[in-house]
Amino acid sequence: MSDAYKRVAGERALDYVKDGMVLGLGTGSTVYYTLQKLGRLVQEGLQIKGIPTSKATEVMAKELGIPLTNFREHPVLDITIDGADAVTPKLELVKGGGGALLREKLVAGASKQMIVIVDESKRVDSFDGVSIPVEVVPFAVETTVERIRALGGRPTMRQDGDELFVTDNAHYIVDVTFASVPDVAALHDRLKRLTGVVETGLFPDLASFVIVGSARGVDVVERS
Ligand SMILES: O=C(CO)[C@H](O)[C@H](O)COP(=O)(O)O
Repeated sequence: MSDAYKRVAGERALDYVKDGMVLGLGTGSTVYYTLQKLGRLVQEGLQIKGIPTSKATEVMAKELGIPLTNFREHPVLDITIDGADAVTPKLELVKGGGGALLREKLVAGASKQMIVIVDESKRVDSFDGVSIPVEVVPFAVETTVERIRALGGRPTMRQDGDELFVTDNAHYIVDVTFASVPDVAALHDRLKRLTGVVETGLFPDLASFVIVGSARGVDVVERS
């Protein structure tokens, strides 16, 4: 059922897309539906260019005939459309379930708008106990993990079968839960100050609005 909710949210985001736009193309199973529809719209004549947030999205976009560009040609994007793992009423996000958080944050941060597409299961009141992906350099990863633990987190190295998961940027992901997250931006800052941390999956202030798919159809949620 939640796939139907992902589809309705993922497709609705394209209502905001116009000819000539440069789009950030997110990563994940909700964005999948955006890309499928975007591919059809491009075949019908829509003129856009996309910057993918992961190798997986790049492959899919190419298969669908979606024209791609890069930051050198387009340092400012019009809209990024991307999913999320958790969304609070203040539109703070946890991202990185697919391991693409670093490129996702770079692309969203360079965009005039970030449209987030989720099914209703992603709505949470807070990030207390929510798994937060943190991208770390492999060198001295044991030390970085201990420093994350010293901040009060419960870290787990993300696996890919029997191996450690490796991101598109050749880093590892540590998934961390904190019993209490009273201040999302402050937690991001504390994690980011650790030398081995490249980026966190906390996006405190990048979402412009969120499209939520549910049995009711779609709700467009603004920051409250
Ligand atoms: O951040 C992400 C990938 O790094 C995804 O946007 C997030 O994990 C949501 O994915 P899905 O739409 O498959 O639930």
